[in-house]
Amino acid sequence: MSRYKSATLRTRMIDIQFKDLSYEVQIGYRGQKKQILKDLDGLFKAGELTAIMGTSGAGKSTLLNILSGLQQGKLTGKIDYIGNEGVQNLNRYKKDSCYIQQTDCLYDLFTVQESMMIAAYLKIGNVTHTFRQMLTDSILKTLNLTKTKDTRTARLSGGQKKRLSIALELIGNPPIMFLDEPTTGLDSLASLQCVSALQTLAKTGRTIICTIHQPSAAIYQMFDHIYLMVDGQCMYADKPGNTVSYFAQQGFQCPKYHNPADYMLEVVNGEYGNYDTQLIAAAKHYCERTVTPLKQRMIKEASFDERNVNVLSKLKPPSEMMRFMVLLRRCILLLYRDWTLTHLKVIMTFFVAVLLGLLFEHSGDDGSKTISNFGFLVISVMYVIYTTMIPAVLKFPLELAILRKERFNNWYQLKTYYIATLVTTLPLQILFSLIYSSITYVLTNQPMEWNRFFMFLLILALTSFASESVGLGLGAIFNPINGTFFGAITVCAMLSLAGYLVFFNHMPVILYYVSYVNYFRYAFEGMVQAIYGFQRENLRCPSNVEYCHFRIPSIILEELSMSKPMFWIDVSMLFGWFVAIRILVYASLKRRLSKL
Ligand SMILES: Nc1ncnc2c1ncn2[C@@H]1O[C@H](COP(=O)(O)OP(=O)(O)OP(=O)(O)O)[C@@H](O)[C@H]1O
Repeated sequence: MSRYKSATLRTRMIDIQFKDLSYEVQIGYRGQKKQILKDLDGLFKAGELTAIMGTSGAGKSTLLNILSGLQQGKLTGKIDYIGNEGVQNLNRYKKDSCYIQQTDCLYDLFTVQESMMIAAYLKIGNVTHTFRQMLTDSILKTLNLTKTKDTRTARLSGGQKKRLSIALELIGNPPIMFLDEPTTGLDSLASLQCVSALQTLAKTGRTIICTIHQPSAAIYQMFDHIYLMVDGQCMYADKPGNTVSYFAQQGFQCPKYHNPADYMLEVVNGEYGNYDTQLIAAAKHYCERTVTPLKQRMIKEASFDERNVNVLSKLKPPSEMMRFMVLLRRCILLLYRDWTLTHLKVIMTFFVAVLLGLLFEHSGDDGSKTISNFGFLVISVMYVIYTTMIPAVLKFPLELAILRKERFNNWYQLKTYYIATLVTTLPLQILFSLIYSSITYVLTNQPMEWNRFFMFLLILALTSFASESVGLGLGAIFNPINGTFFGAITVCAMLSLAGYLVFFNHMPVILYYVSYVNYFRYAFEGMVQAIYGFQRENLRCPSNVEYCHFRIPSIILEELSMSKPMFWIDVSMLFGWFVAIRILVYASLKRRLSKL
């Protein structure tokens, strides 16, 4: 343990140097170009805690996003990532860094310890469970989170959540950490604790860069390097302790007892006149810092136990298969703990099934109630479609921020996450379909034949798979409000072309052919064929009814234009829809994640 504890205190050292860095964006399609970063020079050193400061809209986040590789586009200039092995390329270096967003993207239903262990299993492959526990304990201790180990993340304070976000990324021992406004939303004590934790981590050789708004005087002095920006240009780059004397040299005397950070921002905000051009020119020399060779800095720490560097440098990421197993467990645990997703839905499905069963009593075997039985089949299909599509629309928008963070920080590949969610949700859909089918099928007196029951169940389950896929697709493309709106419109449009409300033989020819691309059609047709197809015997006609027009199954099928035995084609079409939509969802999710 003690050996490991010291190991966490050391990492590889990488400097980031950029020269003449410019970045522009195009506003709208064929719109004007806007230059956001203008010929920036700078050097962010390993072992230092750097703060990028500036007025709102100065380009702080843009610079952070570009250096981290999160934002790409029309970029000119040079960015070098200089390690002991020499200058590295962006792809190699991206694996060595992590990005901590302003909002804390955590799963509310896990405790701190569980979140840490899941991250440890997703990031490290070649160590034992005990080693992972020691590692997470050591990180939690460094970030002063040991007391919150058994607390669910939803109940953590803002500062604790921020430190947990940092702790999760520390598991991979990244030499470079980017943080977007880590103190936003925190009170002064929590901000101080957060920056103090970052200071500790920087001392171990990491390059830590964060954007920050108006820090207090105490926090300002905790940084090793301040990089001040105004309108995409650098206006000051030096130690915080030199701020007052630097601005005094430029003719701006900071009043006594005034926070130098506030004074600096007042100057750049033009409160003492507009001297931007003069200050930017004067700062040019400071922004281009000289590189101290890393080896010289390493010698200062040579007394450190070199064996321990080896412990962490030998940590390897796990295989995608192992990550898949971890994600699968995480998805199952989330489903189990999310009361509304599973427990409530099981109870609701049970009650709805009993209600519909009682409402449509005997409609399955009574020739005088065949029209009611169509109603039962339509409601069954609609129930499954709505209860799977709408929750699915909300799934990705809610998880997108977490997914984006974990993907960008190399926790796993998108396909691994995608397959794990698919494998977890399908059995659940089968379970809901089974509960619904077994209750309603018996209560509505559908034909008591096992093969018909399984065909009924198969169609319902496939309909729920396809509907969930459509819902996920809408969620991957739109925000939750637009997604549910488009979901409702899609259901209405598909419902009118499904052959229930307007029979196929009553449809205009063009719309009849359009209905072939509608999976509701196959769901309804499959249900009707399962109940009335396959040479079913005539239905009974009660003695108190004079004439039952729809007691002969062949007449029913003919009236609905479903005489041809289409059941297995319906099954194949539903399955095809499910597969095709799933592939499209994957592609849209990938595209969405590639954008900021
Ligand atoms: N894709 C884009 N299209 C158009 N303008 C953009 C785009 N990205 C950034 N900008 C503009 O570039 C400027 C810098 O944005 P950035 O988010 O980097 O500023 P910031 O310093 O982080 O601001 P804040 O402190 O308010 O978050 C802003 O004026 C912003 O509107």
